[in-house]
Amino acid sequence: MIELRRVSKTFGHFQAIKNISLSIPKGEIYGIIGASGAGKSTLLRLMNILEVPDSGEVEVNGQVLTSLSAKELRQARKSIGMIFQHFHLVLNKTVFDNVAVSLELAGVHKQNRRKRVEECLDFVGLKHLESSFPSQLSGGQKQRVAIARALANSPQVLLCDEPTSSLDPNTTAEILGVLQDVQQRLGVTVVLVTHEMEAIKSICTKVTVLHNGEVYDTISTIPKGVEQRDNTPDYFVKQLAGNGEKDNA
Ligand SMILES: Nc1ncnc2c1ncn2[C@@H]1O[C@H](COP(=O)(O)OP(=O)(O)OP(=O)(O)O)[C@@H](O)[C@H]1O
Repeated sequence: MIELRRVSKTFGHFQAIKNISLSIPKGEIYGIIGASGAGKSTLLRLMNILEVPDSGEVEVNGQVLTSLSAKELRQARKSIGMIFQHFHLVLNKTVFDNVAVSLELAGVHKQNRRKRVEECLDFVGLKHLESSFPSQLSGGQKQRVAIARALANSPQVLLCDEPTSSLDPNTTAEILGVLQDVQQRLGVTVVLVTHEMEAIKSICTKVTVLHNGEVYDTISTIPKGVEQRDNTPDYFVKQLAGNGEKDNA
C-alpha cells in the first residue's frame, strides 16, 4: 500500500531522513513516533511528495509517485488525504465550502458536490454545522471538518500530521475515535505522526520509532482503545488537592 525504498531527504547540509525503507500494509493504523526533530513530519510529507526525496522511491496504491509527471502526481494525490495539527481550514469559507473545495479542485461537477459533502460531514458528525464558519467551531470540530475535507475524494490513505497535538485529552480521544472509524468503516489506511504515546497506544496496530532520521525500530501493537478522560471540575480539584493544600479562602 505504502512503500518507501531507500528514501533520503536533506535540507541544506542537514540530512533529515537517512536511507529509510518502510512498508505500510493496506488497512493499517500505522504510527510514527519519535522525539522532536527526529524527522516524523518530513517522513510523512515524503509519502505524498509534499517533500520531494533526494533519492529513493515512494510507492503508494501501486503507483511509484517519484516517477510520475506533475500532472500524474496531482491525479495520484486524490487518493491520499492529509490532515494537520493546525487544521488549515479556509477561514472565510463555511464548513460546507471547506469540504466542497477539495471536490472542486478535483474537477467534480458542482451538481455532484452537495451529496458528497453532506455524506462526509455526516460521517464526522457535523452536518448540522455546514453553514458555520471555522471561527465559530471548537478545535475538535475544526479537525473533524479537516477530516471530512480529506475524505471527500474517497482516498485510500489518510496521512495525519500531529492531528491531536492542539487538542485537550477528551477532544483528542474523540478525534482518535474518528480516525479509527475512518480505518474500520471506510477501509482507509491511516498513518499517524505524533509525539503522544497515548494516542499511539490507543489506535495503532504497528508503530515505527524514528530517531535522528532513521528507523530505530518497528513494533506491532494491540490497540488498547480510545478512552474518554474525566474532565469534570471535581476531577481537576481532586488531582490538584493530592499535590498540595486546598485553599478554600
Ligand atoms: N523545510 C525545511 N527546511 C530546513 N530544515 C527542515 C525543513 N523541514 C524540516 N527541517 C529539519 O528537519 C528535521 C526534522 O524535522 P521534522 O519536522 O520532520 O521533525 P519532527 O520529528 O516532525 O519534529 P517535531 O515533532 O518537532 O515536529 C528538523 O531538524 C527540522 O528542523
